[in-house]
Amino acid sequence: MPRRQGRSGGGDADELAELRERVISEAPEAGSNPLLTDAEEVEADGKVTFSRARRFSELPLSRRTLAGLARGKWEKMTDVQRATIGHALAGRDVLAAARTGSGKTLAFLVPLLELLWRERWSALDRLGGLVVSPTRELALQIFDVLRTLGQKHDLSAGLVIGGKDQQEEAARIAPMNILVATPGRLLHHIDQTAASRPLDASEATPGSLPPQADRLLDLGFKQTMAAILEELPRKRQTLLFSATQTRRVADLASLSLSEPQYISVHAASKTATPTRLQHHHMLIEPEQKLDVLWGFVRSHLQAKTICFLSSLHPAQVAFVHAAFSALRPGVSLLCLHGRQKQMKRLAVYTEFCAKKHAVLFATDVAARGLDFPTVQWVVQADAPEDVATYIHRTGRTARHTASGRALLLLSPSEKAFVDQLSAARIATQRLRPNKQQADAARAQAATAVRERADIKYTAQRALVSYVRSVKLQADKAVFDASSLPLQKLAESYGLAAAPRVRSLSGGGKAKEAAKN
Ligand SMILES: Nc1ncnc2c1ncn2[C@@H]1O[C@H](COP(=O)(O)OP(=O)(O)OP(=O)(O)O)[C@@H](O)[C@H]1O
Repeated sequence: MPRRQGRSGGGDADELAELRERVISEAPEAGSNPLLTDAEEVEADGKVTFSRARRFSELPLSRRTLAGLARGKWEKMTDVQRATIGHALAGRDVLAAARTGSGKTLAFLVPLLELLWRERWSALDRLGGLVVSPTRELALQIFDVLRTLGQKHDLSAGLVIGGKDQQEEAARIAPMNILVATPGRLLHHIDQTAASRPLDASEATPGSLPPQADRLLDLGFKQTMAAILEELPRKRQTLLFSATQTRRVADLASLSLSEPQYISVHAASKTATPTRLQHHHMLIEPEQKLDVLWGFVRSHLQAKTICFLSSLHPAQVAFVHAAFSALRPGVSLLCLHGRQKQMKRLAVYTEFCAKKHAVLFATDVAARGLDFPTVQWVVQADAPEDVATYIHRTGRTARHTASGRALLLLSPSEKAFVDQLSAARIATQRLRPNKQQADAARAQAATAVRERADIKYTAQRALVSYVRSVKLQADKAVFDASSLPLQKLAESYGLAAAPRVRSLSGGGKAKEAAKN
């Protein structure tokens, strides 16, 4: 988006008048779900509404936004876009749940730009729209989509994601019309930089749009979100999107929305996840896990894979990455976790996006919202904490119209998790480890550790962090750390003896995981 240009000139006046007229006269009925509206019924009724629209070009959108959509090659709307954009254009608050990869980003960015355009917001005005994202990488990705979509608008936009000099950041964002921010950093600015006043509650803030709502309330963000919402003007429009419907989303909705339109795009569908996503699981003993994982990596050299490991501490990710790299698998291995410096995290994110074949070992910092192109496999080597996290992790594949596969490694005692998935409309097929692969992979990781003193220390920390993460799983009926075969596990990590695992006091999990 060009920075600092004047207000839209008189040439836009006719377009503005027409758009304002159409937005009022063609808005879908409040409370209606445009996906369920029969086009013929609407015509017989004599009322033309956006409910009929299948393409962006059929909506009352500015030429500038349409040009941005054409630039991004976005023509036909996805279901969540059809279901929500009409309501949002009509100025209503929206609470929407739709599967991963279904196009939620455009569903909130298009109405945001349109709202500012119809309000004749320009670079001379101050903050008009706010997008809150749980992670820096997702903020960056949203910012990129905003840049493409908004390139013809005379609005300025900035990222508030931390990792840079705060004063410099405050000065940079002060004149911005739209901010894409992570909650912690945003609140920091609100609290600390009164002079730059990035959020000025005395001015109207028409759009306020926190996506990925469930994650925002995880990991200790709840208080931060509440504090941010306090600072926003009461008169505002808020759109809340998530891929899962949880109690936490309902909490955030009640904090932030006013008379929202409830849209659940895939509630009636047989599957809670994208239809082209195939789910698999394997039941294996914990001490076999590294071998099975190594076997998987070696037999999928032509694939792009994300492998999720324990998120409590990055040690597990760092260890598997180091041990497998030492074994030279014949495919690029990358790792992503919250303890990396921001520049490093962004570099890994960009590198993985660009690769055709690679394996990314990651904690849950990569689980939500990130749109890595063409990921074929999501492997969950360490179990997710709940079904919602499972949905977000596997949602990194099979995005939009692509297909993808997911593999979950569980120990036999954790089998009940499969029943929880099935109760949540996720059917997973059991796979058995391939014997040939397993024989070839046997004890390879352990050998790497024994041969490399530097990896041994990481292996010890990884094992401790893995055991602690199982201990801290909230669902005690499924996850039982006391049944873990510590000595056998240690041997599979290349260690002679099991390291001592301190018993844990509760409560620190959310804080620790938030960093990782
Ligand atoms: N109308 C469209 N036409 C073509 N491609 C689209 C359209 N809408 C979205 N996409 C593409 O689909 C992919 C997924 O979109 P997006 O990242 O917005 O999904 P999401 O619903 O936010 O996913 P998650 O729940 O994982 O955050 C992106 O690559 C995006 O460019």
